[in-house]
Amino acid sequence: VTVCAPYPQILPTRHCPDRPRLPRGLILFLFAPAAMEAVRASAAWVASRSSHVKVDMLEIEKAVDKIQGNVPKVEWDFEGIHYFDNGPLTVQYLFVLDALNFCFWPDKDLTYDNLASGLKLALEKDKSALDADRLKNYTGPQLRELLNWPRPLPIEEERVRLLHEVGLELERSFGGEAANLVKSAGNSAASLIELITRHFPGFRDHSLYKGHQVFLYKRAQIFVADLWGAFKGENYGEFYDIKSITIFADYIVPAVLRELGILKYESNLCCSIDSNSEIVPGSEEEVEIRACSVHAVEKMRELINKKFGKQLLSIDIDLWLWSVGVQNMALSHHRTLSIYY
Ligand SMILES: Nc1nc2c(c(CN[C@H]3C=C[C@H](O)[C@@H]3O)cn2[C@@H]2O[C@H](COP(=O)(O)O)[C@@H](O)[C@H]2O)c(=O)[nH]1
Repeated sequence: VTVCAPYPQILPTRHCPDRPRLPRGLILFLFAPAAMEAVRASAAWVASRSSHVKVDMLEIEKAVDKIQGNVPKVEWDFEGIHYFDNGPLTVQYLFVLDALNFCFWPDKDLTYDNLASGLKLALEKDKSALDADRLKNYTGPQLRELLNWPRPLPIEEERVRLLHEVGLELERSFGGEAANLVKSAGNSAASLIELITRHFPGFRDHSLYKGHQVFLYKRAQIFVADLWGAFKGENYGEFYDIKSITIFADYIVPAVLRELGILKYESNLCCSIDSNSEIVPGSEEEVEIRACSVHAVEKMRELINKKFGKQLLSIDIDLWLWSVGVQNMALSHHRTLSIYY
């Protein structure tokens, strides 16, 4: 395993002159798996204390038996909407895409597809549109224009702020290129998550639940999955520990799990969701919906792998469930104003 870290400031370590200093890359290599363990462990912690949402293990077994362990294979970019040129510009594109990959529902006509294809078209017109020095300076109206969207985007000021954060930090620590950020992780998905959440506060998707810190890291994880999917596990998409990634706790996958009967909501929560009422960010309900989704799919994956001798990844299950969800317009999902998903 290479533990090289060509870019400085990966971990702020205090230098103590009479103690040998570990190379930063090695520190990252040693501690990075903790980030992904934290997601699994905190999701399980919430699921074991959850009162508004329950994971129904019996329904998981039924679902697994029904498909006989064969999760339908969904190709990354099955929609044909993403930019791809097999090089560093694709990495820049995916990083910006996932920096903005949240909360589309407040505008009933806006979807993830608009963002992915809008950024793609912008890049095809102007290859420098996502350069770090440009990202640092976009205004709300310019971002709308870039995406060819006719009106203000949901939580637009936050989207602009996050773009600035990405531009500034890419420039400060990674020579302006997301490709250097990825190279610094030494082909480890867990190290990349660790790096992203250390350097870019907007990606620190976490909350407090009953006094306990819960980590879900949805957009950081989806960026890793997008690299892996787009580059087909090679080049910038090669990660020896891709199996450490969990699902991406968004607002579509929980709705599909509920429809399958795998997630059960208590009646007040059912009413709020079915009447499109907003769920408060950081509320027990919100954290439980997201954490129980992660935990339920972990259980599903474990069961499939054990019962059918497979090596299935959570990412495979995620893309299947998500693609089912976005094609089912009638599905009601929880609505939380959030920059994380
Ligand atoms: N769990 C999970 N959530 C995902 C994605 C993706 C897109 N992944 C790309 C990767 C390969 C494919 O080809 C996809 O194009 C977006 N989302 C989330 O959905 C929500 C948007 O929904 P709507 O408002 O209806 O567009 C929003 O929270 C968004 O963050 C995923 O894969 N998994």
